[in-house]
Amino acid sequence: MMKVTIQPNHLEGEIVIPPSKSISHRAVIAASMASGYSKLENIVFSKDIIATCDAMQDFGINVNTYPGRVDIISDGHLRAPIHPVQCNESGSTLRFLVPFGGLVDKPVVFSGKPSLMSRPLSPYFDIFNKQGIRYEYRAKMPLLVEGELKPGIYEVPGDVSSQFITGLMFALPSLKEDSQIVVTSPLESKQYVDITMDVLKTFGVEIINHNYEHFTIKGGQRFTPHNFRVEGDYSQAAFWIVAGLLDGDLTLKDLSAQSLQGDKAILEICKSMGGKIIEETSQASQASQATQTSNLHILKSETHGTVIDGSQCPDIVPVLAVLAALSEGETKIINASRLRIKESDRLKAIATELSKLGADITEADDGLIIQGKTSLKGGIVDSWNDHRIAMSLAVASLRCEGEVIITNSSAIDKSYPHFFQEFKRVGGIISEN
Ligand SMILES: O=C(O)C1=C[C@@H](OP(=O)(O)O)[C@@H](O)[C@H](O)C1
Ligand SMILES: C=C(OP(=O)(O)O)C(=O)O
Repeated sequence: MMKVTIQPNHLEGEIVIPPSKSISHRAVIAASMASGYSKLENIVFSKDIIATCDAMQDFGINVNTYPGRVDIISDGHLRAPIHPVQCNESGSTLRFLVPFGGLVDKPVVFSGKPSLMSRPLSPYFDIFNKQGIRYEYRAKMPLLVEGELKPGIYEVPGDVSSQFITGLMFALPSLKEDSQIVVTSPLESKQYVDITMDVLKTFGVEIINHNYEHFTIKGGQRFTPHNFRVEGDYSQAAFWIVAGLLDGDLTLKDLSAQSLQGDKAILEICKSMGGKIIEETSQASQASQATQTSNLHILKSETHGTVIDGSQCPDIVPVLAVLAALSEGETKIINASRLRIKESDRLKAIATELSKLGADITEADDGLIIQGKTSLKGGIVDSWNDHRIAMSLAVASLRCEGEVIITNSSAIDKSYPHFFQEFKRVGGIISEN
């Protein structure tokens, strides 16, 4: 596992934001379900996206990868994989594909790194128990699913992960009769469900949303192939936005101004903290649809503390904690308990590592309390093998007095393999060893 050493410095220049990982997973899966040829453009082959491409290949779909592009040729039918579907560390891959185990005629085994196979799956097990679907599972071990998914009412809690709802939304439209997903507690990460429905619509599948309390899914729907360009990722843009506010002058390109991504909230949160973000919107024709793209100019700013609700945008919380640690006054991050069930316990990880750098940050049950400082000391920190912790710590280094060494920094490969290259290109002083 690699480590990086970063010397504090000012960042300046242009960054083309990588494509949304969430939308890329969905586009690969939807195109795989469609009979015909789909061309997906603007794809970065992070480990998570590779896991989804390989998994669909295991389900018998012809997934051809080229630099920056995926071509999918499918007859719209899944076949039972002959060996375990390797989901690596990708929660999305595992949770989006488990219901497909109930669409094929043989048992399917899903495997992954122990850290993935210990993330919650119980909402699926409750469904399998009701539907008489056999499963075998022990924490950290592969999961076996055998049985037929039947149309009906699917009850799912709203506060474990929205990824269960997305997974069901991919599988249920192919069943013969109609189904309903009933959300049994207020839904968190709502906008991830919006982007699922949006991608499904693009690929010809309609789902009706009744106020995020239940969803109606007509059976017998067919996915239609589509050529699709993936828009920029606001969860990844968040690192550069905070970097720019701490010590930069950055221009970020390829973000959609009308994006449905929940992590677009980064803009309003940072502006409410006093961040100088200038949005320049222009019309662009992307593949078949005309969209508005934003260029964002991010300028070094004096920011102040606030209250941040993490329930709808969990992935940007770690980097917002970095901004808060370097903003005047107190910040409270609330409703963020699900950060504890991601690649690491992200509340504990970011609190522990930022404290090592000299931040004043304490963990609460469902959030963080942070007293801001003007600078941090620097030191040796660890990524907890979590990409968002590694990138957040790299951003924190910009306002440290001494160097920052991040161990297990190759965790970034999960979502943003060229993050450190980009960091260096805009002026970061990094050595890798
Ligand atoms: O559907 C998605 O693409 C995702 C949903 C979110 O998970 P939860 O719904 O578990 O919060 C998010 O944290 C994850 O990185 C990606
Ligand atoms: C939690 C994440 O992804 P996943 O759930 O797909 O592993 C993430 O990218 O931060």
